[in-house]
Amino acid sequence: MAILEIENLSKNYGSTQALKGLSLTVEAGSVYGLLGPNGSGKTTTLGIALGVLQPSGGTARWFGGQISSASKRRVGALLETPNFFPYLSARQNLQIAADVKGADPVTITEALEITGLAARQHDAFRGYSLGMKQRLALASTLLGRPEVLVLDEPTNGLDPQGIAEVRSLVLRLAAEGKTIILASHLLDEIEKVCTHVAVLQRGELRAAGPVSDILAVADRIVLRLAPNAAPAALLEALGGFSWVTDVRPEPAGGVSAVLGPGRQPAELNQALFLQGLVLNSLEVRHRSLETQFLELTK
Ligand SMILES: Nc1ncnc2c1ncn2[C@@H]1O[C@H](COP(=O)(O)OP(=O)(O)OP(=O)(O)O)[C@@H](O)[C@H]1O
Repeated sequence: MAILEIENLSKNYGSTQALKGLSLTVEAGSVYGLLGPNGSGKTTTLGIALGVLQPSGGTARWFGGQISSASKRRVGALLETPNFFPYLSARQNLQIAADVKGADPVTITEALEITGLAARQHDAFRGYSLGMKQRLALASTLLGRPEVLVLDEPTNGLDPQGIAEVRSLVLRLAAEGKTIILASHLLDEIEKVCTHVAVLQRGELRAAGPVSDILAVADRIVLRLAPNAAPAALLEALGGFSWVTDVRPEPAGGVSAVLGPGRQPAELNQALFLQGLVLNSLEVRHRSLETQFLELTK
């Protein structure tokens, strides 16, 4: 079932085209990442989807219908850090938020439990760590038990401990069956928590699909023969293996290639040895996700 369908969305701020015909679909049960550098249009997309911003063109449909007060109740959102009262406790702050939203007060206890704040619920907000503060912000999005959570850069400004807390909370919420839409400029974050990703650049979609497809990492194997051996024989042998692709000479000498799915460097080493080619070195060069991302957005 489609939770959110964005079709041909555009947004202009004066002469700035923040979105240029963006389309994407978020399916139920996914953790959908919007990945893109600063200014690529992530916040604008989420703002329009949440009905906070008006699009210049295109549509955003929730649960197969227009944005309505009923659809809004099914979506919990964290676009910017909420203002909590420093001298009030977590529970008191959530009580105020629940009143404003008209959310069932029993969901306050649930939100405190799942965010791991139950034990500290009566402590004043001002004494909380950064990670706890952000978990409380997430708890406030859970009031009223929404099916979907929309989170804009949920780990921004946190220390490593806080980042880890928030990421594991997102995973826990996803495991409970919530659909989560999360914007981030961090590839590593998307890779750690998302099932699907849309890569945005300057308001346009560069790629979209399951994280495992879009951010799949193919390692490159760099092979070097003994200094007196002829590289041509190595190139020829590699060209003969159907499971070895993208063979190319390396600038610093030797040859590199990519192995097919499930193939191991040891198999390549053995196959070459059987053809009388003895390697001086075999190095696995991990293609970083960062490189992959840069290639997608270059
Ligand atoms: N209120 C505004 N007025 C003018 N330009 C804006 C406004 N909001 C956003 N923009 C511009 O629209 C573009 C997209 O911004 P947006 O905030 O959606 O990107 P983003 O990917 O969320 O980036 P960031 O992570 O920096 O928030 C940028 O060029 C930005 O400068």
